[in-house]
Order: sequence, then C-alpha cells, then structure tokens
Amino acid sequence: MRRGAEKTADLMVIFGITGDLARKMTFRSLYRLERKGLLDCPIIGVASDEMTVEQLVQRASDSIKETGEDFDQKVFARFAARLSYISGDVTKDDLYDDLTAAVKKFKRPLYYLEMPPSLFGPIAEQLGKAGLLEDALVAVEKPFGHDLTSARELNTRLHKVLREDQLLRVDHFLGKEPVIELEYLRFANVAFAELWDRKSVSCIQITMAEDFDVSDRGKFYDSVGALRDVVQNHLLQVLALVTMDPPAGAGADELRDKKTDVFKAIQAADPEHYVRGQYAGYTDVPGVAADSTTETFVALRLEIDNWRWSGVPIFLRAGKSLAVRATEVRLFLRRTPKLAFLPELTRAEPNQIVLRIDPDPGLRLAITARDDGTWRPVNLDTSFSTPLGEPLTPYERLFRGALTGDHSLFARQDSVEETWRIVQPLLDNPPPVHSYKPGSWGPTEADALIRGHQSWHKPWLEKAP
Ligand SMILES: NC(=O)C1=CN([C@@H]2O[C@H](COP(=O)(O)OP(=O)(O)OC[C@H]3O[C@@H](n4cnc5c(N)ncnc54)[C@H](OP(=O)(O)O)[C@@H]3O)[C@@H](O)[C@H]2O)C=CC1
Ligand SMILES: O=C1O[C@H](COP(=O)(O)O)[C@@H](O)[C@H](O)[C@H]1O
Repeated sequence: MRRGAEKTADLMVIFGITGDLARKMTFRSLYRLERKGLLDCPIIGVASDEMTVEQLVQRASDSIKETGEDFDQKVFARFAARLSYISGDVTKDDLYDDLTAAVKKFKRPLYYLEMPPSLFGPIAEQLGKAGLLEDALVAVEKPFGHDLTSARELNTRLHKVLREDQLLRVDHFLGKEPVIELEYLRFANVAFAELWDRKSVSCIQITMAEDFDVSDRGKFYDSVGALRDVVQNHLLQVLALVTMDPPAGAGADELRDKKTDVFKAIQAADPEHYVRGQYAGYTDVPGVAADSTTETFVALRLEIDNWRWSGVPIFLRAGKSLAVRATEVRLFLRRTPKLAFLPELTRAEPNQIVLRIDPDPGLRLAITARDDGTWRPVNLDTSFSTPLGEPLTPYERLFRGALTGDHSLFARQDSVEETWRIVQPLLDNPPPVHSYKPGSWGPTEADALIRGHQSWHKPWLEKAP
C-alpha cells in the first residue's frame, strides 16, 4: 500500500449487487478477502430487485460456487453475516431515505458503483443530495465516458458533489500483480533501469489476445468495440507504466503524475496507423447488429515524443477469437554490431524483455549464448508465482485498495482524459473493418502496419520453470 492510504472505510455499499459483475467477480473476491482476514466492515447491497437478505446470501453462495472457488462454510458464514440489502430505484429519492437510515452510524462509507455507466452521475447526485458523501469514497466501474467529451462531462458532473480525492476510477488491469510489478522491476533493478530507453530499445509491442468470442455480451460489446473496451483503458495504462519516468515519492499522486506526463507526450493516434478487424461470425451473436462494423480486433502504432522514447515505435494489438489467450509487453533491444570473433561475421538476434501479464505472470529475457563456436538464442524465464507466492487477484486488490483509499490503484481524471485524447482520432475516423478467421491472429492488414520493424511475435506461452 502506498503512503496516503491510511483511512479505511467502515462500510461498503455495492450498487448493482444483482448484476453480472457481482455474480462473476464481486462475491468471490470479497469472500477471498474474508478468508485472508482482509475484510472487516459490513456490506450493503443495492439493486432494484425485491429480495430478502436470505435470498441475497443464497445468491452470494451460488455465485461463489459457480466460479469454482474452494468453498469453506465457516468463512462464508463470516462473510454472509456482513451482508444486508436495500432494494429500490437508484434514480428515486425513497431509496436514499432507506440508505440514510442504514449509513448514518458509519463515518467513512465506500460506495462502489457496479451499475450501468449512465447511472454514475445520477447516483452520485442523489448521494450528495441526501448528505451521504461527506467523508465517503465513491468507486465507479469502467467505462469512464465513451469519448473525450463524455468523459469530461461525467467528470464535471461527479465533481459537483465529489472531490477528486473521493473518486476511484476502476481499471482492473491496475490491480494485476505483474502490472504493479512493472514499477519495481524497472526502477529497483539497475539492469533494467539503465537500458529502458531509446538508446537500447528499438521497438515495443503490447499484445492482449483472447481466444474466446464476445459470448453473451453482444449487446454491450457491439456499442463499444475493442478500442474502447481494452485499449483506451487497460493497454494504455500498462503502456504508461512501461514508459513513465520514476515517481518522485511514495504517494499515489506522485505515481499518477508520472503516468500523466508520459500520456501527454504521446501524440494523438493516426488513423493511417490503425487496423480494425472483426471475426467471421460476430454478426450472428445475439445482441449484435446484422450490419455491425464494430471491431473485435485492433492493431495500432503510437509514438512518444520525449527524450526517453522519441523514435521508438510502439505497437499495440488486442482482439477476441484469436489463436491464444495471452497478454504481454515485449521490448526489443537494439541489434549488436557484427561479431568479429565468430567464424562468420554476423550479428546476434536482438535481445528481448518480455513481461507476461496473463496467464502465469512472469519475465523472459531472450539472450544470445555460445553454441559450439557460434551463437544461439536462449530464453531465461521466471514465473513470478514461484518466488513471490500467490498474489491477490485483481478484484481482491481493487476492493482492498478502495476500502483503504489507495488511489494508486485507480485512474486519475487527467490520465483518463489523456487516453481519450490519444484514441479520439481513431474513433472519429475509423478505417474499414477487415474480416478474420476465428482462431487466427487477426486480419493480415495488421502485418502491414508493422512492416519494417520487428514482426508481431507470437506471445510467450510456455510455462516458466
Ligand atoms: N460484467 C462484467 O464482466 C464487467 C462489468 N463491468 C462494469 O460493471 C458495471 C456493471 O456491469 P454489469 O454487472 O455487467 O451490469 P448488469 O446490467 O448485469 O447489472 C447492473 C446492476 O445495476 C442494477 N440496476 C440497474 N438499474 C437500476 C436502477 N435504476 N435502480 C437500481 N438498480 C439498478 C441492476 O439491478 P436489477 O437487476 O435489480 O435492476 C444490477 O444489479 C458496468 O459499468 C460494467 O461496464 C466491468 C468489468 C467487467
Ligand atoms: O475489461 C475487460 O477485460 C476483459 C479481460 O480481462 P482479463 O483480466 O480477463 O484479461 C475483457 O475480456 C473484456 O472484454 C473487457 O470488458
């Protein structure tokens, strides 16, 4: 936990407790925190369904079991004892009368909004009107806006009733262990710190490949697409941690200042360097328009115009229904000069540093070693789970971080606006969408985007020892 995260919430109110996210993630993550002794406040669920608390407890138990989590009845009983429920329409005053009665004895509530994003503003306003925000924190799920203008509007609306230090903008990638690890890896190791710039790095690739389709999320996904779903938020947040300068202190804002600085140095993306794809069969998914041109794959090129990174091309790609599930950051180091001591004058392959985010977080160093008078590539692989033990899952960490007010795990408004600024030209002038075969690596046009640089590398998939 970073400095400044000392005030712990004494109540958690979850708006949207009957929703899909609660079913898949929330109950399970809170239950796991309970098991680890990291949960110590009551929890009030809010939704419009009429339901008894016993029914909510049953829902929680079913949801946890559905995820395949080890289920310990004693731990669950402790967790269930924290739960209560308030039903009502979040846009109506009545609900806030009930909420006021339930919240009034607590000093520092955390309101966690797992709601349709159009309700973030109305809920915050209702909480403000009921006088429930004084020393409160409010966490809002993604997406924060759907473009630069709407992100600014939402922010203005929330700031009418909340200070920035009360707002937590959720991006679950910021709760992933290897993403947090980036700051330590880069700045606590001279071996990396000294070569992490344009003098040593020739190109950066970030891949987020998913081997599954949009499944039952057709209606949601068709209005969003891959660029908004994972690039504007998750991948740009990762890119900032890969490329920022070292924070000057231990506070959350010192970290977030550095991320914003690097975002500011990223030029707005150029539609000429942007490829969109859609997997064959996407338009048959329930909820997807028959003539949809929403992208399920994107590949793009960015540049950072600062002293550390000028001239280093950055390639991002993300997609559904690709060949594998893997998320990684890959840095290519510059080529060696010709090696005169080898029998044939030759250059070694460029070294690579690969940070694997999913699955099985780890680090690969691709180096060159001697092989009977010549050289061969060798991979030095480490799995983070072996030396570091099992980390908190992203949502466990985010809930814990929200409860303790650890802002370093959440996105600040300036960085959210910067990320929308960067992708805005791609939203305004999207190129045509190219079809690709499910199980492939996306449309072949993505290869043309990267021509002249290191080609797209297949993600590192082998298990690390
Ligand atoms: N689902 C997922 O995998 C992920 C979701 N998210 C984000 O989490 C948020 C919630 O998503 P998700 O759970 O999928 O959404 P759902 O539509 O499944 O759930 C929405 C919740 O909001 C409640 N609700 C909606 N309108 C009202 C209202 N007027 N008054 C009271 N309650 C209301 C619903 O209660 P009721 O049914 O009783 O009306 C339900 O509990 C979104 O911002 C989404 O982008 C983020 C990452 C992943
Ligand atoms: O936010 C989202 O993220 C998931 C991928 O998250 P991961 O932690 O499972 O890698 C993505 O599938 C989904 O479309 C998107 O909304």
